[in-house]
Amino acid sequence: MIELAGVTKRYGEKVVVDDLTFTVRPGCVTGFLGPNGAGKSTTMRMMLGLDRPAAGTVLIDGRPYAALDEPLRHVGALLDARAMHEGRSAYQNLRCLALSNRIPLSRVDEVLEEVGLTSVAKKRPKGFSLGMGQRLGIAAALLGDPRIVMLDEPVNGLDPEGIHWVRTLMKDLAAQGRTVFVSSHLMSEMALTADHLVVIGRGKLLADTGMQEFIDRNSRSAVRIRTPEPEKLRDVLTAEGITMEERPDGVLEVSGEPVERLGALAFEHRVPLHELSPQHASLEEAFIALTGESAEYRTGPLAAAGAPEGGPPPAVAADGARAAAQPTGTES
Ligand SMILES: Nc1ncnc2c1ncn2[C@@H]1O[C@H](COP(=O)(O)OP(=O)(O)OP(=O)(O)O)[C@@H](O)[C@H]1O
Repeated sequence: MIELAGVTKRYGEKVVVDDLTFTVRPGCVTGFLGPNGAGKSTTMRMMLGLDRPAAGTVLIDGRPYAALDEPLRHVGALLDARAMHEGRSAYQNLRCLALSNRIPLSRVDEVLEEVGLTSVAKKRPKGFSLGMGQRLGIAAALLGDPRIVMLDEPVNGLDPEGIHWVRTLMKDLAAQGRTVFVSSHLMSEMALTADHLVVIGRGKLLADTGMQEFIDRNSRSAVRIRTPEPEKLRDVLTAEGITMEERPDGVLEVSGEPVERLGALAFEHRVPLHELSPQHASLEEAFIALTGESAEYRTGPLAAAGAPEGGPPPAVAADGARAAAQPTGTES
């Protein structure tokens, strides 16, 4: 378990992590999200004792990182895959880590095998591709068989097989009861991997909540309806006080009404339907809605005008402005 209480970090005048309080629990994958410059890496560095908070505390299984004996046995982390010794082979890099943490050397071969680098174990990481470097960094994180695994952008540079492998690895580690804390900008990947989300913007906590709850809270739900008798259906729905949008292709879109009610009304009034489908918002859509206000580095109007994966931007932006005002969700 990782516990942060009131953690704050300043660089000069700038507050880059602002009074963060949250707990990362074992047994699930917790995704750590935030726009560029939100303070994710700084937070992870403070968790690992690499940066000192100006205020607040970070506890790893109840103790500060600095107080852990043989810390790699408690927490394994991938922060910067390039942080390997360039003059040593992959094997030697891991061997040094193992020796300094009294980890049996047999683990070096095991983790090299696990990440698929056995055949290049004698090569120096200098010649590695981005993805191979990531794999070596993950091997280092797993070396001490830690109860807590912390990965900053682990799928960066990995090929599809590698991405699938990391996803499966994180889920397996969580299923074994370990604490898995992972940051990524790849929303589709995060949606497939994480059970719980911690979202920050400009160093502040914006959400600490389950994945589905996060999406539900930060996006609008809509139902798409196609009928050969749109006017009749429009009259039926209007009489019930239900508003809808009509798309140029004749599709009706209704927000905020359960699909069951809409289906029942169509049935009751004998309106034939060719389609009645709930539209599920994506994590990306919900993320942009929540963090839009707090993104430090924003794109220009052209990119900002496009809604991800088909959702209309105005409604999402309105929800986001409301949601961004206060953290959503509670710790489970
Ligand atoms: N050593 C440092 N000195 C001064 N400012 C720093 C330092 N490290 C980070 N910062 C600043 O702190 C803020 C948070 O940076 P951080 O790298 O933690 O963000 P992040 O959420 O990990 O961003 P990204 O998603 O782009 O990796 C940024 O404004 C960054 O410029």
